Amino acid sequence: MVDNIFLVGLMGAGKTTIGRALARRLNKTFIDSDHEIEARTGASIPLIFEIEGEASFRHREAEVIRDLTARSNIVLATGGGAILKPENRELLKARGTVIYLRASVASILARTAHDKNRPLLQTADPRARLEQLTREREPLYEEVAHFVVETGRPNVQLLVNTIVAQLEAGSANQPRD
Ligand SMILES: Nc1ncnc2c1ncn2[C@@H]1O[C@H](COP(=O)(O)OP(=O)(O)O)[C@@H](O)[C@H]1O
Ligand SMILES: O=C(O)C1=C[C@@H](OP(=O)(O)O)[C@@H](O)[C@H](O)C1
Ligand SMILES: [Mg+2]
Repeated sequence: MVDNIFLVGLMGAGKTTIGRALARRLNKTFIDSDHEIEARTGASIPLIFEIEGEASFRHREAEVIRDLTARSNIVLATGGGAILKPENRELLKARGTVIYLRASVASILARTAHDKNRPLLQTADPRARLEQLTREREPLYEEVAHFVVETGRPNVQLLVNTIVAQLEAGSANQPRD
């Protein structure tokens, strides 16, 4: 069985929710990169965006990704934009199994409608923003991912079962040394 598992995908795809349940199932430590940034700075994600701007947040995020990917036996829920920096993509690919959690714009909108914690969606037209983010990021999620799981289904435990089955199938295909 693989060691580290890294979850990538758009805001609202379920990285944090599924990551926590997956870690419990696999007896791994769950870490969320946004929570780690908040713990290190003592500030919330919206406040960091407001005071320092997105570029500074991305810098903090890259530091956290570098540190956390060096750990072992973790399930890491990354922030949706963690794949934007090439150095993050290299670390994620090299240091664990990367799973792209994919959800439709419609289901993401429904899940995040009343949520004020995602600064990039606090716009007049969140649907247009999500469509733009999908166009920009989809190729990057696909580039880093070892496999893709659709998270449209609402049952988190079923999604965890699907992921565990994929991980087992993947490790069965690894050449033995
Ligand atoms: N499979 C799912 N079906 C329905 N709602 C979900 C699912 N996974 C997560 N959610 C809900 O969607 C919202 C965003 O989920 P979250 O895990 O924070 O996503 P991410 O970390 O990818 O941004 C939360 O309110 C969560 O309860
Ligand atoms: O997509 C993004 O650029 C972001 C996603 C958020 O994390 P989630 O994907 O967990 O919502 C958080 O890192 C920040 O608001 C920026
Ligand atoms: Mg999250």
